Amino acid sequence: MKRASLETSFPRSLAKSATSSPLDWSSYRPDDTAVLCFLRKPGWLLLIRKKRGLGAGKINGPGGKTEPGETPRDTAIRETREEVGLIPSEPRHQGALRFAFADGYRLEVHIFTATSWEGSLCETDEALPFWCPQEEIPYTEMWEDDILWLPAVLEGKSVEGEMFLRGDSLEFWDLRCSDDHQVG
Ligand SMILES: COc1nc(N)nc2c1ncn2[C@H]1C[C@H](O)[C@@H](COP(=O)(O)OP(=O)(O)OP(=O)(O)O)O1
Repeated sequence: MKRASLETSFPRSLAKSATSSPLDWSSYRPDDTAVLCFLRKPGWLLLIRKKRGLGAGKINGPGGKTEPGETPRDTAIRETREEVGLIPSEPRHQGALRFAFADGYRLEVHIFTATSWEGSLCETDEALPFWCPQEEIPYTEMWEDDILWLPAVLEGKSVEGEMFLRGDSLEFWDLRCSDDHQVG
């Protein structure tokens, strides 16, 4: 797999934080697995204002935690349907991010995108969806890490990385991206 620094795909980002890692990532085991699924049409991205769960109040992509017996792709399809009423066709896996929070919680998040879907867009108890111009993504209202990796995903790259957050503040990150993507 051809790997590149995120710097080459998104000059504003830093692929690694200046701080050293507070964790030994080789022993990382997630408490939960979750997904994000970004639906795309030319020049536009479907985002949500999340109403509940981890990151309530923030803008994000549709997503949520994997249930027993589900693959991450199954979860991407189910959560997108539950949150915004759309059923993505053939979501594309574009990597996974390993988050560790200062309170000890560890969450691995698989990233998907999709360019076709069925169903009707609707607001739900979980999310207020809206189509956002791709050039106007409201990063200041999103998780702090998103500006580091979402641009690479939107360029079609696959991302992998480790991130440590204290509350909402990103304290450590190490991100890699590649031109090809894994099927997951
Ligand atoms: C820390 O950085 C994060 N960035 C982004 N963009 N998204 C994140 C980050 N940390 C978590 N997430 C996402 C991943 C998932 O989509 C949700 C977490 O799942 P949630 O709590 O919404 O899970 P559900 O199964 O929907 O909810 P319940 O457990 O309440 O049923 O956050």
